[in-house]
Amino acid sequence: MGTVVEAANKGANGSIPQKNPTVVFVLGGPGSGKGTQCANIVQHFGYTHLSAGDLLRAEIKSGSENGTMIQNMIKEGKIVPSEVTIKLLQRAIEENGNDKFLIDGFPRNEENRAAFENVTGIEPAFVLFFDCPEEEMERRLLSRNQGREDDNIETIRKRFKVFLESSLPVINYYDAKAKVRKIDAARPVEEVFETVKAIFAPKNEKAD
Ligand SMILES: Nc1ncnc2c1ncn2[C@@H]1O[C@H](COP(=O)(O)OP(=O)(O)OP(=O)(O)O)[C@@H](O)[C@H]1O
Ligand SMILES: Nc1ccn([C@@H]2O[C@H](COP(=O)(O)O)[C@@H](O)[C@H]2O)c(=O)n1
Ligand SMILES: [Mg+2]
Repeated sequence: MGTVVEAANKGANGSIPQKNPTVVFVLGGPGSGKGTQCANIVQHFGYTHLSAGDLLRAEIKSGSENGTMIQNMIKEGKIVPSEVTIKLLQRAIEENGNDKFLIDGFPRNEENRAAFENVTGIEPAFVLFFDCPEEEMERRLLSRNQGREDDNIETIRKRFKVFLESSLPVINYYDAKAKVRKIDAARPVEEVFETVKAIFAPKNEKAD
């Protein structure tokens, strides 16, 4: 039997997280500007940015036994099984000294959402939702030029479909819990960030 505090800190599967970090999920369609805005939030508010997509791409490069499976899923715009992505996120959180994280591009479907909650016991403080029309996201992705294997029109269309069918329901789930902060992401980067700032500021801003 553990103490009351230990019991309160236990995840649903009985694991005891090393710490109880503040987590903000950052969601939105492919190319809505999640990574761009996360970089700004890191600078201004001291969060650590964890992109699920970046962690999966790093796993491919590392030569992991899951590398080929992950690469094939990403090329098809499909969602990698939760256990793989959650392990990567958990490791990144545990290895980091910070206590506040932006988790970008996760949870991408109901399976991601429920598994993360069960395994880590972490509930997001809130969810940023970058809302952007498909035509604008398509324009941005086709001119991103970062050499991503999924930034081609065929895969982009598949990613849009997955977003509508699997990711939007997760946003609706959190909306029903009043946790979604919806942002018009079709505007220029600086204007979008003004809205983002108003959500995090003033009490969290780093003193210069
Ligand atoms: N508000 C904006 N206006 C115009 N271009 C933008 C805006 N925000 C981001 N971009 C550009 O659009 C492209 C996609 O942005 P970003 O990589 O931040 O999107 P993302 O949501 O992380 O996409 P993905 O889901 O594919 O990882 C980048 O080239 C970025 O410079
Ligand atoms: N929770 C996630 C996040 C991402 N993926 C896969 O990675 C691709 C790229 O993700 P970005 O956020 O960097 O756009 C995505 O299309 C998925 O194939 C995932 O499986 N699960
Ligand atoms: Mg991104």
